[in-house]
Amino acid sequence: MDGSMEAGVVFVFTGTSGSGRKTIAQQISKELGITSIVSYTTRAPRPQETDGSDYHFIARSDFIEADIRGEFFQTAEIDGNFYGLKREDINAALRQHGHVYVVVNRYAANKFKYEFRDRAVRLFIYANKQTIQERLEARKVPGHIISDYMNHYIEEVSYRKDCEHVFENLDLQHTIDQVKQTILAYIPAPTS
Ligand SMILES: Nc1nc2c(ncn2[C@@H]2O[C@H](COP(=O)(O)OP(=O)(O)O)[C@@H](O)[C@H]2O)c(=O)[nH]1
Ligand SMILES: Nc1ncnc2c1ncn2[C@@H]1O[C@H](COP(=O)(O)OP(=O)(O)O)[C@@H](O)[C@H]1O
Repeated sequence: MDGSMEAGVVFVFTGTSGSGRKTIAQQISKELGITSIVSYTTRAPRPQETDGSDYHFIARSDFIEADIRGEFFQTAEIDGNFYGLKREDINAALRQHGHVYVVVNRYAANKFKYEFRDRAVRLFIYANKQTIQERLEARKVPGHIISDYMNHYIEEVSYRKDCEHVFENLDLQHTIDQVKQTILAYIPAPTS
């Protein structure tokens, strides 16, 4: 993919699963008018998740066929499920909306950095392992999802040293304010 063809910035939210990446990204993007690029996945939708908004939920065979056709910018297999963002979705979103964001793990984050260079900004969000576990338990997140997140914690947290910006998400509003200030340094504030 030729990232230089489009002019916008890709804000890459990455970090430890369950740390609040999606919550923070959604809130800020609403305020600043930044569009998300939605990943495709073969994992089953969870309660509260919406097709086309949280993910494009597709069959394994469809994912593999799209991959063979070369449609994916990057793919990853996580806990037996495939995840990927489509090249054309990225290009179209940059063309139509300027700045965009994604919420992905370190493999896709690396790929964005490699392809987009200065126009990919990695925002690493984390919280300590016990805090994540307690928050998710308090929200009645199913135990198998919490276990999956905990199992990935060590490998995920080590990626923070590679990212442009790192935030520990203690107080949610405080983190949102900090991330927002960081993003605004890359883009002018919306006028409307
Ligand atoms: N490499 C890569 N990672 C992705 C993509 N889409 C989502 N992810 C990340 O892969 C992990 C998937 O784990 P899952 O439990 O399904 O995450 P959740 O949807 O954030 O609860 C999360 O860290 C996602 O942010 C993608 O297209 N590529
Ligand atoms: N600072 C915080 N304090 C308490 N709960 C939080 C905080 N940040 C996020 N959460 C909650 O933690 C859960 C996981 O957040 P989410 O954005 O889905 O994480 P991620 O996208 O990193 O997996 C959500 O229920 C969210 O409301």
